Amino acid sequence: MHEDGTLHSIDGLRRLEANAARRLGDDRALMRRAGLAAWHAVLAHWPDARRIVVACGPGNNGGDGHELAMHALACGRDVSVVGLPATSPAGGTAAEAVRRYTEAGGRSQVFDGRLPHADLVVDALFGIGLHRAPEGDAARLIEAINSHGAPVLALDVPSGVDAGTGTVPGIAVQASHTLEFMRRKAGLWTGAALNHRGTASLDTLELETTDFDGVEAVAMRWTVDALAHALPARRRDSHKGQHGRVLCIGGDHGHGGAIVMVAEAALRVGAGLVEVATRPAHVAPLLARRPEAMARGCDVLGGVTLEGSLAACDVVAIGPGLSQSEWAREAVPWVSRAGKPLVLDADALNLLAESAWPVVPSDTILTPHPGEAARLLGVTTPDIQRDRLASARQLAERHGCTVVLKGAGTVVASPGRRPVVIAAGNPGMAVGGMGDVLTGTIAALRAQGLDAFEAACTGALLHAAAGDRAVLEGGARGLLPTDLSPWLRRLANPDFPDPR
Ligand SMILES: NC(=O)C1=CN([C@@H]2O[C@H](COP(=O)(O)OP(=O)(O)OC[C@H]3O[C@@H](n4cnc5c(N)ncnc54)[C@H](OP(=O)(O)O)[C@@H]3O)[C@@H](O)[C@H]2O)[C@@H](O)CC1
Ligand SMILES: Nc1ncnc2c1ncn2[C@@H]1O[C@H](COP(=O)(O)OP(=O)(O)O)[C@@H](O)[C@H]1O
Ligand SMILES: [K+]
Repeated sequence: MHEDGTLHSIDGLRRLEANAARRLGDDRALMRRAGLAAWHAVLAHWPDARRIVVACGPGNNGGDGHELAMHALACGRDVSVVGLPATSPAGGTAAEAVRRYTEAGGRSQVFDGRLPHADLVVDALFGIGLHRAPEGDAARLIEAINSHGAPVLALDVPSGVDAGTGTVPGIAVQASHTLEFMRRKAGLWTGAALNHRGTASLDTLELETTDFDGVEAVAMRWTVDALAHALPARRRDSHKGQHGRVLCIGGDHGHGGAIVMVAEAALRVGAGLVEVATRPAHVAPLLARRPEAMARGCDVLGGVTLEGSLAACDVVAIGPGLSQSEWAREAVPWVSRAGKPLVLDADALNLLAESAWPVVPSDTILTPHPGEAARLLGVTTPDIQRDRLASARQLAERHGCTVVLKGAGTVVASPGRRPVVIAAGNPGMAVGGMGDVLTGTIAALRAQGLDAFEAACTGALLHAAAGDRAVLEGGARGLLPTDLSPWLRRLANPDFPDPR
């Protein structure tokens, strides 16, 4: 079976292991495949590595390391296996791998505070079996790997990372590349794990369909290729009304730019009409920058003006720069009554956290960053980050709607749908206003006919991918939210140039 875009929990992977071992009638077969796949990864990424250090732990991850060491040895490389002192000798399948390596003439040494010189370090300390923060010798060995200077290939998981949740409870290996086995691990694609994973690849170890009996993926991983299928088609004879009308509400005194960025992104992602309701003082600067937008200056966010705009629109994007003033609160009953699909961001979420909104309809999209998510769930930001997938799911259940939990490895969750993790985006995007661009992006897709979950997933991917493309032009530092505009447009048209 080939990669299928699924992300798995530790429990799921354990079940997969057990099913495959039963089918193969040999619980050593998978480890042998893993070791060989790891050796192929070395040949693919570092073909000239002559001296290879393999840091092996006491479990099956260490067994994979010994299998790899055996292949490297057989191919004439200078191999040193370094193990942890004071751990009980490997048992079961790992012991068999140690025996094979030793019988092939392999040497092992106990970590004495220093690692030998090498062109490549392989991290085979801990995989999915990590169950506490590394301490003592384990922590020192990880520190030595990180300060060694050679590139680091992590087998299955960078040691020290919790592959189920993405949390990093203590010190963890800083891998150049991680080779995952069997299936991708949910925790390696979101949150703090991204600091440790480096680039990543997968070897499925030739699993078969029957191995997946009773194994449910916990999420799907979306990469930029998904855009080709996710974006709505456009009829040749379409008119602007069919591409949806977005009403953007926000931009109180002192935050006028936020709602301008929402509007600009919505236009660049293809909304047919975009209207902005903001403070009167912000209308002229908005029109000077984006004459394509319609603008209403409102000293009161309600009444006939807003009612007319609400009646005409297909989607309301509310929150960026909204503040929590009386002006902002005024809008809530009007917007709630309108019965339009909503995208709630920033201060609209803060108002939701303090119960200023009535229950939100199920086709609403919430786009919290971890701080806003913490306020919504009444927990701390570290609580949210400890298990981002679970946090997004919990928020989606609590409010009965779609949630986009932003940040490195954005997670989209919705009741009854399998969550999606966005495998795109970069730290250049950590700058004020970047979330406003996401709000406009998602609102525009919703206006063009995608359902709430599809619009949220596609919008989050489009936004992150545009950020990745924009970064290539001049680096992460200094990237501005509006730098994404041309890339939003380019990536929103995967079939460009259109031969028609
Ligand atoms: N089974 C199979 O068929 C296949 C398995 N595969 C491979 O096996 C990996 C999973 O192997 P695994 O279950 O043996 O767990 P693993 O990650 O080696 O760690 C457990 C060991 O580490 C120890 N330990 C844990 N945390 C610690 C800490 N903080 N500090 C110190 N020690 C700590 C723990 O010791 P304990 O504390 O329990 O005494 C135990 O000894 C998987 O990721 C993949 O690489 C592949 O080959 C495919 C086929
Ligand atoms: N390190 C990162 N990696 C990937 N994406 C990031 C990173 N930091 C921020 N982002 C993205 O940038 C956007 C920031 O949004 P937000 O925090 O709401 O900013 P603001 O409120 O200033 O507009 C989100 O879409 C988030 O996913
Ligand atoms: K490892």
